[in-house]
Amino acid sequence: MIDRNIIRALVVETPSAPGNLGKVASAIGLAGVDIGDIETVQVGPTSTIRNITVHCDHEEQLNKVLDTINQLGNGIHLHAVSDDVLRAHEGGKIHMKSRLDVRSLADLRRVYTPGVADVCRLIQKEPEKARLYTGIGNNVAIVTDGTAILGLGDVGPLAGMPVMEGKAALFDRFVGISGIPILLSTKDPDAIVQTVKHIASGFGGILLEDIGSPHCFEVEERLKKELDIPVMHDDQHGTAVVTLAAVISASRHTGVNLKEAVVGQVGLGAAGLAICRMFMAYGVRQVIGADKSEAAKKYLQDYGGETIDSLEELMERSDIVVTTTGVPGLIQKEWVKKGQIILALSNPKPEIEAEAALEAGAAYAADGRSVNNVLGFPGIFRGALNARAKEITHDMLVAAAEAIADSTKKGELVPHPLDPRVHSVVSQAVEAKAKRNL
Ligand SMILES: NC(=O)C1=CN([C@@H]2O[C@H](COP(=O)(O)OP(=O)(O)OC[C@H]3O[C@@H](n4cnc5c(N)ncnc54)[C@H](O)[C@@H]3O)[C@@H](O)[C@H]2O)C=CC1
Ligand SMILES: CC(=O)C(=O)O
Ligand SMILES: [Mg+2]
Repeated sequence: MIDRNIIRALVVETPSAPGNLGKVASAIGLAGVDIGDIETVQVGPTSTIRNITVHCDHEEQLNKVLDTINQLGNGIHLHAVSDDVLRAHEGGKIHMKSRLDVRSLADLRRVYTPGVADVCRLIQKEPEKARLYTGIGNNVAIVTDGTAILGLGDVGPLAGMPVMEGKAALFDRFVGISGIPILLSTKDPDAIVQTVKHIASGFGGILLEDIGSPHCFEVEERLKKELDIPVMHDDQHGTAVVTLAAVISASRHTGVNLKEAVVGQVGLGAAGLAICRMFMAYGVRQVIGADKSEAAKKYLQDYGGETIDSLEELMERSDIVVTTTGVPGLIQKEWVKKGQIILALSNPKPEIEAEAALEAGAAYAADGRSVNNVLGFPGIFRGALNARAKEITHDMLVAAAEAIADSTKKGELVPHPLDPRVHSVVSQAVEAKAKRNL
């Protein structure tokens, strides 16, 4: 049985009388399935039709819900089941649009030839004018080689495209950046660096996404050195920023002193090692870490962390636990210590469900849906582009983390990603820090 998030829209007809929707909701709840949105499609004198979105862990659970609703009878009918997620992806999620209307011959001559030739000549003479007369300063390349797509592993760049389109959609929605997916059919660091360098002049920044470790470290380091536009590997630094924000919030709520806390990390890849470096630079003194790869453990030791093989022992010794392995259910509920802060960040499924960790006594627990780099990367790039920064520095990342923590409501670890304020607050903090560094 493969564990995954299955989201379906159920088209259900019920008699237009009180209590019938409740029967359907109870049937869904009794199968252990979550209800998402409920949309009323049609209200008639005798019956009402609704779209009910359900979130299941696996096919068997979905089938159980469908069977149970079918058996309710008394005028309750399940008419259709549709896969909303696949439907939302039909035709892709993004589309490049013209900012200018091209209707008349005059428009055509202004937007395209012959008018455009003058702009070309101007940019040839004064290349810095490209920022003014093209969209380059607002374009960010979202570059992947497909080697660490979410926690799915090396599924290749093509299969990673829905994630890259998703990042582009978030860039547009939250900060108005044009994110352009670039799929690389090579995993060779030299070829990745060369290709990105060859295309970089068309972009104001480069977001590296879902490039696996350890080659992601070399790729990012070299590109940062060799390009004079901001380059950031999201899974490293976007994640580290948001995780630091969550830990700052948790320590404010619980009184845990970060400098004295023991941080246990499971999974020392791109995300895990960047989180470790960010925490240590912020003053965390004790990081203990586990990974199935000896090379990954060696990195942690080089940073001054301690490696450990037993996950149970790591859980026993840690005040704060951060997991980034991509392995659902890796952490057992019995290992959770009372009062612990647990961030199980793997997508699409965490190492331990937040509800299970809280039931087992954790003071705070969250998964990768809420503690997610979507809270970081849009505002970080908006701020860096606004400031015309040539790089994204550690100070800019810390400013982003503190801005996120400061905009978190009491009792929560991070703000909601749909809170539009958070992206502008992050962008302002990053821009201000970048301008101070210029
Ligand atoms: N919530 C968020 O914002 C983010 C979450 N992530 C999630 O973190 C996970 C890892 O992503 P990356 O760091 O980019 O991948 P990665 O491939 O660079 O790192 C994964 C690490 O986990 C280790 N690992 C795998 N199975 C293990 C096990 N059973 N025990 C111990 N270690 C194990 C691997 O050896 C590797 O070092 C993914 O599921 C991804 O979705 C990544 C970035 C952002
Ligand atoms: C959120 C993200 O970037 C990841 O899971 O890889
Ligand atoms: Mg990612």
